[in-house]
Amino acid sequence: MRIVGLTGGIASGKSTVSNLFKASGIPVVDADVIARNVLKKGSGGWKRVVAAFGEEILLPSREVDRPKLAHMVFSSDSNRQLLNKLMAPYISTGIFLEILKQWGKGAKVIVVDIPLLFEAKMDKWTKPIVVVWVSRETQLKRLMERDGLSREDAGSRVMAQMSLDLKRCKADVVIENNGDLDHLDQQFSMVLSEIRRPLTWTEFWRSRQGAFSVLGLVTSGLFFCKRFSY
Ligand SMILES: CC(C)(COP(=O)(O)OP(=O)(O)OC[C@H]1O[C@@H](n2cnc3c(N)ncnc32)[C@H](O)[C@@H]1O)[C@@H](O)C(=O)NCCC(=O)NCCS
Ligand SMILES: Nc1ncnc2c1ncn2[C@@H]1O[C@H](COP(=O)(O)OP(=O)(O)OP(=O)(O)O)[C@@H](O)[C@H]1O
Repeated sequence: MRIVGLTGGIASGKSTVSNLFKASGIPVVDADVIARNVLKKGSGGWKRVVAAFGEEILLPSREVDRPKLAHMVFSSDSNRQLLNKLMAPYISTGIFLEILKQWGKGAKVIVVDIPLLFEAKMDKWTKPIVVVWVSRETQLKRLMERDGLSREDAGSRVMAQMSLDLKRCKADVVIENNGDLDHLDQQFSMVLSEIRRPLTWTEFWRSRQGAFSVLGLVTSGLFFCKRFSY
């Protein structure tokens, strides 16, 4: 199985690119969705986070007040590191289970959309790595527009992540998303043909079909050994 890593910065356009992959029939595992489930009321992750940050992060419904928690973690490095430490094991387990589910369905190529792929050192599990890059100005503008944030709040969210220029250097494929959606579509078509090239042998053995082929070969090998040993 080919596990493509999709990353970038906040509001650089990862979800927009993810949607293009989904529309092309490629399954996407979304770390933000998994992280949201980790904070669902009553879950193990929710309990740990509430124990660490206190009940003041809860709404009257006892769901996490996400804007409030966002303010606490994006304005303080130590709060953010604490939240990351508490949630990381749940998020990585969730990602692993989703990949396993796709493996079970026989998917040959999947995309994992992980905003903190490099920061969380998960890049070693994915190949190729696609980075969606935008200039700092475009990133701030789109983030302020999408989330209704002030320039200061948008800036602190951007600063909480590894710089997009550094991520770009670590990428196998870069999608430049400063232009309009047509420009994004054109680049996406090229990325799609790269992603859909035939699997390497290593990727094939990692797929469900590959694992069953190994199982078949081992079983028939054992059968013949047994038969001709008399
Ligand atoms: C702080 C929270 C509650 C804010 O929720 P909110 O709904 O405002 O944002 P959302 O979850 O949609 O995230 C938006 C983007 O913020 C960025 N971001 C989220 N968490 C972090 C973090 N810990 N460090 C840096 N950037 C982050 C990512 O680019 C993400 O795509 C939430 O982001 C969260 O639970 N973060 C910790 C979990 C995490 O690390 N998520 C990233 C998945 S790898
Ligand atoms: N090429 C583009 N032209 C215009 N707007 C765009 C383009 N690409 C993305 N956008 C817009 O920019 C905003 C951020 O994009 P998107 O939500 O895909 O980013 P993201 O990287 O997934 O963000 P996050 O890290 O917060 O999940 C959205 O409002 C989206 O509609």
